[in-house]
Amino acid sequence: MSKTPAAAPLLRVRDLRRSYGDLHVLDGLDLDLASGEALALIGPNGAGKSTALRCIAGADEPTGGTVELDGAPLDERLPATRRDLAVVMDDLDFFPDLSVVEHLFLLARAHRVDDPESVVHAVLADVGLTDQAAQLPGTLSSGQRRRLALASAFVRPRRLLILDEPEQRLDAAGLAWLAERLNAEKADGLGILLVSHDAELVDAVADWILDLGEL
Ligand SMILES: Nc1ncnc2c1ncn2[C@@H]1O[C@H](COP(=O)(O)OP(=O)(O)OP(=O)(O)O)[C@@H](O)[C@H]1O
Repeated sequence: MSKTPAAAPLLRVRDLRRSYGDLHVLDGLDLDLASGEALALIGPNGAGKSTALRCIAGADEPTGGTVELDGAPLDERLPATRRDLAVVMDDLDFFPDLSVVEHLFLLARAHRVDDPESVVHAVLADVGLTDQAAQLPGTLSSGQRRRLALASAFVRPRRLLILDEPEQRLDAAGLAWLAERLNAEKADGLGILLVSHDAELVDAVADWILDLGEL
């Protein structure tokens, strides 16, 4: 279970294990991801892709193994981890009484972004939500909520982007935009760990592919 790029890794995962009772979902996963690269985890339903992302992102407790970000344990309680790691998972949780633009300002300010005004408006335009800026999350379409979740990652500082099926509910134009945006993130030096069932997105973005169905 391994893949190893030449450059020093931004993210290093060793012998990651996660069991639910007798079900061994992850049985010793190793991976390295360098800055400026994208690694896609693929595989059939139930292969353990989301479990791997949750364990790596600190949203689930692995049964064993280590996860390091820049050589230090990845731990959301540490300011360095929270500064560097942006995660977009399956569950889209928003404050029901904060508008789209208010969500993004909240995140940008909490992460002490320089010039939040221009960053937030640039991201709003990039994800195609400028016209929905004043709407509450409950009034957005499902694809627009997905765009808001992605905007929430793009509005904050980040060196590692972890994305679980970011293509969900995006239309054709949204999918093309997502591939372009993720490649731009790589060009900016980000590492991207991606779970996706969209072969075109994986082809367009991933430098490395790890098939959990084959492990
Ligand atoms: N909290 C849990 N309790 C028990 N079993 C779980 C739990 N979370 C996940 N599983 C099981 O672990 C296995 C892997 O689930 P996971 O969500 O990681 O798969 P996946 O590869 O992301 O699948 P999909 O392509 O359907 O999203 C499944 O068999 C699932 O039922």
